[in-house]
Amino acid sequence: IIGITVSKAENFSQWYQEVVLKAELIEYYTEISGFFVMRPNTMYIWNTIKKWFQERIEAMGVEETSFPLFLSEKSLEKEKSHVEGFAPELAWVTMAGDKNLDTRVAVRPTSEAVMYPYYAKWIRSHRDLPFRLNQWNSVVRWEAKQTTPFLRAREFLWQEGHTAHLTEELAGKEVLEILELYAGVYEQLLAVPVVRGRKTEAEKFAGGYYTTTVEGYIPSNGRGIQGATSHCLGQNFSKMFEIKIEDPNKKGEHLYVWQNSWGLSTRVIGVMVMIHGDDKGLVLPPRIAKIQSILIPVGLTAKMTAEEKEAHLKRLDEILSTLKSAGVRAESDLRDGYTPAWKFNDWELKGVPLRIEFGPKDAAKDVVSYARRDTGEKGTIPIADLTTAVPALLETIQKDMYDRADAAYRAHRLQITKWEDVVPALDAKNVVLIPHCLTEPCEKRIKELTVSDGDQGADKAPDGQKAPSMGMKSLCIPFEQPEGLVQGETKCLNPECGKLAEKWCMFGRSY
Ligand SMILES: O=C(C[C@H]1NCCC[C@H]1O)Cn1cnc2c(c1=O)CCCC2
Ligand SMILES: [Mg+2]
Repeated sequence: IIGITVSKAENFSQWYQEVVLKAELIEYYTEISGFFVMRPNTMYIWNTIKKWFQERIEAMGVEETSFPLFLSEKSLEKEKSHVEGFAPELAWVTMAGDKNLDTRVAVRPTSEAVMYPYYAKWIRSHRDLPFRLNQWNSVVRWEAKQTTPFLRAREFLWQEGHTAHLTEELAGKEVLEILELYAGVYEQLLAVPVVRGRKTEAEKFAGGYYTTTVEGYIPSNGRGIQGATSHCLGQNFSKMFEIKIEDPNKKGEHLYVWQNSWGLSTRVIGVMVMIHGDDKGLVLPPRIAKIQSILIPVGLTAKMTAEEKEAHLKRLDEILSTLKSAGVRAESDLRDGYTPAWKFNDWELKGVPLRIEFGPKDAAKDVVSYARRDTGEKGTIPIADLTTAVPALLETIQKDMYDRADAAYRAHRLQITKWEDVVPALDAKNVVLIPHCLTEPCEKRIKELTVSDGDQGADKAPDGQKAPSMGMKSLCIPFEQPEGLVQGETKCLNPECGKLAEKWCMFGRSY
């Protein structure tokens, strides 16, 4: 079978692996585990995201840079305060050729320690602010956990933005501007809804001041997933790396700059695959599909004369040109030796949003027949209307894909006010919004209290038993707070906590 051999509902993780392989997004790099080859179908999506994001950060005044791949043990020392938690994930180079290096160097897992010594050198005056650099590169984190394509890899592509500002307010404004661009990548390009919010102290980037995030939801297993993060670093790193300026308002005094850092990675592609894919394979949102519409000749039977067949294919080629001139990314599949049915399966597997069939019956009526990949809906379009109807249909598909995912997320984001309702909600593949005190020890306890073996979203172990699922983590404190929490009165939902609730906080089992 060239298709997917398991059902998404039955065996989600196996389904996912087959889709990314058979849709030719990924190849497993079998030489070293945890690494993957990203193929042209993936790079088209990544480059579409990159163009969209790059254009917008350039408009904000962000410039591009490219820093070295390696960082020294010395510069890592400066980040010691929070890096020890990450130390196990660092990959080191200790030799060149057959000679040991005098000191070992680490492959960047992120580039703060690489870049900030130079920020200290380049940023001297308030006239150098705001200072904004971004780089598109790959980083290495030697994950100990099970890796999976796009979602958790030992090397991934991302962009990392690193900026410096005169005040906390100016930094904070940019944090939210970037977060909104991240939401745009998900909602406008990938048709994936996200919740915008702030990470709790327990879940934020430990080296930062605060972290804002866009949080996704995977209906198949009810898991939350962190989509991208935009951090305000406060003055933590500028104090570590001595990035300071003459205080413009106080002669002779100096002022540590206020910094942000923000990152979005190829994980976004995995989220899109998991949310939109089905048992036939990948389902691509049209805006990021390399091929938006595939034209397939049908009904070319042996009864047709060579001339008739030639004339028919000529008309099909005209239809193709019409679509291309209307800005549609269209191709035709004229491969000999494959039946239309075989071709239909192949392009459905690869997620092409719109199939257009053209046979003698269609030609006789001056129409084409179409089939939507997302809903399977079929219909006909007069050839005369193609230049307007096909682009419009592709936009409808994009919007419908987003709307369906948004409805699923909203239906599984439950506001809970009774503790005993939490675990059943999680087991039914929901994320929850609960009144919470936002303290770290309480979060830790909640994670312990919400482990259960009734989780419908848990992967079935090989023996078919349900793996005992994890407890719930905080995902974010949504900027959009529901009603019903009375400051100074509403209690934290954790029955063992007893503190007052500060905010509604979204929790869920997560990646
Ligand atoms: O990378 C960041 C912060 C920041 N880095 C730049 C892009 C935005 C944001 O991700 C946090 N972080 C996560 N993971 C790791 C590190 C780390 O600093 C350092 C060691 C290896 C693992
Ligand atoms: Mg990590």
